[in-house]
Amino acid sequence: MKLVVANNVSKIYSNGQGLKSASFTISEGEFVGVVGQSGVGKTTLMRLLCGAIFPTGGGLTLFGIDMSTVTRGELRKLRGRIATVYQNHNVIPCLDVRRNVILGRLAGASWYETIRRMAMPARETGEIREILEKLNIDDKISERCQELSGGQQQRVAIARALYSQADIFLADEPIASVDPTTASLILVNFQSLKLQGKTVIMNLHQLDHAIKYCDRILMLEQGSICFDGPPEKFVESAGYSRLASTGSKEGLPQ
Ligand SMILES: Nc1ncnc2c1ncn2[C@@H]1O[C@H](COP(=O)(O)OP(=O)(O)OP(=O)(O)O)[C@@H](O)[C@H]1O
Repeated sequence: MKLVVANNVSKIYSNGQGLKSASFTISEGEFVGVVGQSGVGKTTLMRLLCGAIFPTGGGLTLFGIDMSTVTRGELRKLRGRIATVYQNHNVIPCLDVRRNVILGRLAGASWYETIRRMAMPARETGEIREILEKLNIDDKISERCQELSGGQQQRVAIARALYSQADIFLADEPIASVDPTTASLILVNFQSLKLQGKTVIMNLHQLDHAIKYCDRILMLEQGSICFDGPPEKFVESAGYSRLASTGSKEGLPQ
């Protein structure tokens, strides 16, 4: 089933920058890595795909819903099916790790349900601890997020996404502030989502990780897609050579 259909979709900000034109489809169970130099429109694409912003041109359909005519109710349901990990983590500093993770299942929930779940987090501890163990951060379960490092907060944001029951997982540079071992741990966890039939779309600066973990690469250049295909074809492409020569080659075997 096609979950995302983009047809010359664009998002141009008032300063004339943004995403100029992208056409692609993404189906269930794909692990797509989005690569490209800084400022080419990767975050803009992620924000379009989670319904945080809307196209200024072209067509975008998410779960069969046309984003140019989406209603408020449809948008709320849609957001419950999409989990997002942003670059700036977006955890709630004054809440402990466990409650931040619970928020992953509260997209679109009523106030009553949110307060009830926040007041009784103990019921969900077992499942949450399992996820935190996979990310090697279970010892922080009762700590407030404001007491954690940037990399630890990033893992909490990832745990929150993993705890959700979403169908699409969007991650904007999820390994930006962690060490190489933790980066691999995080990417293996996203890979296991794919094995459960979930769809993962991830912005990555490190090409070596994109090639190793993703099964499809989308490369953006000057606001448009210049490559769409499997990693083995990507490494032979002109786009890869251009990007690798600008420094995103980090960690690639010599
Ligand atoms: N809210 C905004 N208002 C105006 N321009 C914006 C806005 N957000 C992004 N842009 C511009 O749109 C272009 C694409 O930005 P975007 O953040 O999508 O790039 P990116 O590929 O994610 O970059 P990076 O890899 O550095 O995160 C850039 O030129 C940026 O300056």
